[in-house]
Amino acid sequence: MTEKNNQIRIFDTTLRDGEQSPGASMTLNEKLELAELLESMGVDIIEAGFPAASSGDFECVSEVARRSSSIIVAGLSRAVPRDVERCGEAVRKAERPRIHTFISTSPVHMKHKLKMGENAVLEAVGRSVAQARGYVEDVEWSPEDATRTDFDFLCRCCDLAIASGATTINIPDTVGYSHPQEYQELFERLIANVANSDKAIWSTHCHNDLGLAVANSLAGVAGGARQIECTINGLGERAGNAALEEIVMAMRVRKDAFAYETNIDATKLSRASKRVSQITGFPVQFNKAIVGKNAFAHESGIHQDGMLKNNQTYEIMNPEDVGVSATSLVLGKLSGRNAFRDKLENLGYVLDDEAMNDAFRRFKDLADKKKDVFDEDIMALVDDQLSGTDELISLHALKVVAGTEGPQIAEIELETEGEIKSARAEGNGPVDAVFNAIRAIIPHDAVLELFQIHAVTEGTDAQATVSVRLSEDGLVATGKSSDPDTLVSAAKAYIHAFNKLEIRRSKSSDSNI
Ligand SMILES: CC(=O)SCCNC(=O)CCNC(=O)[C@H](O)C(C)(C)COP(=O)(O)OP(=O)(O)OC[C@H]1O[C@@H](n2cnc3c(N)ncnc32)[C@H](O)[C@@H]1OP(=O)(O)O
Ligand SMILES: CC(C)C(=O)C(=O)O
Repeated sequence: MTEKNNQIRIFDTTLRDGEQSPGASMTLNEKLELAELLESMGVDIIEAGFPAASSGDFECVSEVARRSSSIIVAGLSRAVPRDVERCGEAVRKAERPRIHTFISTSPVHMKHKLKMGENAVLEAVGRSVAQARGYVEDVEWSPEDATRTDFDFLCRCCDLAIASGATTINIPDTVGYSHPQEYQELFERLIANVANSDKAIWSTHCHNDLGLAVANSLAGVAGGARQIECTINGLGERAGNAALEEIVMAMRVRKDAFAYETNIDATKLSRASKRVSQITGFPVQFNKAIVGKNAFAHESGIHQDGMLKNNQTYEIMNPEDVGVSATSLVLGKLSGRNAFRDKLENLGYVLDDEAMNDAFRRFKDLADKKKDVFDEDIMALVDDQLSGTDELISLHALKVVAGTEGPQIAEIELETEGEIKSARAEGNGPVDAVFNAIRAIIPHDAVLELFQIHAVTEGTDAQATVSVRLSEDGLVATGKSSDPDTLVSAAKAYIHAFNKLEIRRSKSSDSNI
């Protein structure tokens, strides 16, 4: 049954090997939800658990089996009669049940773990596979630690498994030790040397201890395998398993190199990744291929400029193909004018060249201070700029001493009519000190009627938008400013309100003449 065609069966083991990641255990309902998602995504076989491990795992495999329709539902079992029996009981409610049984074949595992010799292992292989065939037609057999197994012994085990009724032979790289060329050759040699090798589907199962799991899986396919065992997000024991999403997209994007087909609906990959991450509590690394937060994000100016001109400059697949809504051009200190202008246009701002340059300069200053610049930050920055008056007075420098030991002190420098004036003042709190210092430079009788702060976005480095209302002799003016430093924002908002008040005062005295 070594398939000549190019169809690859995707065997997802997120619920079994994925759950073996320390701390990744899932409840019955979570597993049922994921099983449904995986089936709707086009996974061919789902390994739902290890029924002999606990009554919870047994119930889970049985329930996934009971609810399944076209997907093959597998359970894993040791070459132990009671395990195989429990597995048979658990999967039998599936339309298409499979028992996956395994035993180690490498010298180190046989000697130290199983404490069994070759003959005893061979006997267990024949017995467990035959027992499994008594329950179901579809039996998969795995020689655990196959890639560190003596080749001739491995062939004898595979011969016997097929002769005993195994329909799939899986060759696990249990400790992620193999490399692509070696793994490919292992399949080629097994398929050439195992008796009746064409009666079984050959399968890969790769771990990622050297970061080679996906590359090895693809190499295994090149060597003749037609089933790949993998998990969403590469979840799994230790460094994990081969990541399903990477395998599927490698085959799709590089058809020239990997001319194989899967039944996977790739547009569901992003959703599956998010759900697995939420359920297990295992975050997906930002730069993870296909499903990482940054997989379709571009921050540097040259890349953003290229993306705006043609997305093929820096993307080899469309984000929509894997269910991500759109490429994101993340604005930060490395962004350029073209991306900034594009962002402003998307946010509904049309600025002339001068205003645009001014906004860009202010954006760069902000990006130097703030790690993530969100749309709200840019809107606050531009609104601040557009609402600005021709500043009579502007903030030149500010230093504040705050903390438990009062009084709080502010040292401020204001620029007024081209001249820098400075003052130092104490206050009942840092904001009070800042406002006192401003009043020391520009004495006035305006009353502070309102002082309000809110964070523009989340996070401790969020910009603070401060609103200040001043009133004097029946005239009222409100000033607003945003800055990652709350006290700088407060000073600017106060000065903004004061400037507006001055303009109003001069206008009202003009009208009185
Ligand atoms: C590479 C993999 O991913 S393998 C799958 C790993 N998954 C799991 O282990 C599932 C969760 N496991 C469990 O719940 C338990 O380990 C059980 C129920 C399977 C067994 O529990 P226990 O009977 O308490 O045994 P324990 O876990 O301590 O030791 C494992 C025993 O199984 C034996 N064993 C391991 N693999 C196999 C196998 N494939 N076939 C037969 N025996 C095996 C070991 O040699 C050891 O035998 P010993 O008790 O005679 O020394
Ligand atoms: C049981 C087998 C398939 C396994 O998980 C491994 O060897 O990693």
